[in-house]
Amino acid sequence: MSTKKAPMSDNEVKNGTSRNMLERCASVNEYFDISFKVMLLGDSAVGKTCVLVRFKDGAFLGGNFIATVGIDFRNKVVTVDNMKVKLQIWDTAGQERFRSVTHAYYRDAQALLLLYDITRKSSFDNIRAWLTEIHEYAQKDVVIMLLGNKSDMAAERVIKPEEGQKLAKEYGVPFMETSAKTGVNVELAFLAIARQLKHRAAEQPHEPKFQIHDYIESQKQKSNCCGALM
Ligand SMILES: Nc1nc2c(ncn2[C@@H]2O[C@H](COP(=O)(O)OP(=O)(O)OP(=O)(O)O)[C@@H](O)[C@H]2O)c(=O)[nH]1
Repeated sequence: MSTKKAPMSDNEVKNGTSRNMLERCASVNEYFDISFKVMLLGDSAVGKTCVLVRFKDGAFLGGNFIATVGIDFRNKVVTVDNMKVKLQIWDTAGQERFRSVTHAYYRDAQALLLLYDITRKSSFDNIRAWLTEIHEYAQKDVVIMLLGNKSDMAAERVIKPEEGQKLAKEYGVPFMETSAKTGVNVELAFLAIARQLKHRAAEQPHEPKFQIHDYIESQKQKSNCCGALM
């Protein structure tokens, strides 16, 4: 992906990033009814770019790790209840030195996918700091989802699913484990977010509120029973 580059100076980062964005804008004209901005956040190397590439292209970016420089985005249109929902997904750099660049984008995001790596404790421990940052810079009603990525790496696991679940419950956000490598739950995470945002935007007073936790559980059960999802 063109976002992954060798380290550059801050000026080069900004210039390079805006060039990428223009290229993406030019190539996107798929029809949609409604559009939302979603941001991927979390420590460097937790798998943000890989999760995005898995969702967008259905592929896994293996091989050598190259850190994201600054910020970039990809678009994907999904269908929710006969409505075309465009997700503009911002892939941020997890490295500390790019924080001031990414802070500027928080305010526009309607949803945030916050990732940690189930094989790296520090990335899980830092989730609280990420949530503090989110509360400082993001919109008050931003939809947040916690993702424990690299669930395929069972032998190297150091964070149990229950620990992720417990932390998510403490902050009142939905949680699931994903694998950009195998694709497990990646599509479900984005579809649940799309559905939540679409329901919120088109909510009728008489309609029951969309419950993202219930939706995720029902979709997981469907996939367990029929192998239909992912
Ligand atoms: N086994 C496995 N490896 C993964 C998975 N997701 C990402 N990786 C690997 O983890 C490394 C980091 O992935 P990236 O997607 O580049 O991480 P990132 O969070 O975007 O990193 P920054 O750009 O620095 O913020 C790469 O070597 C990936 O191949 C996964 O689900 N399973």
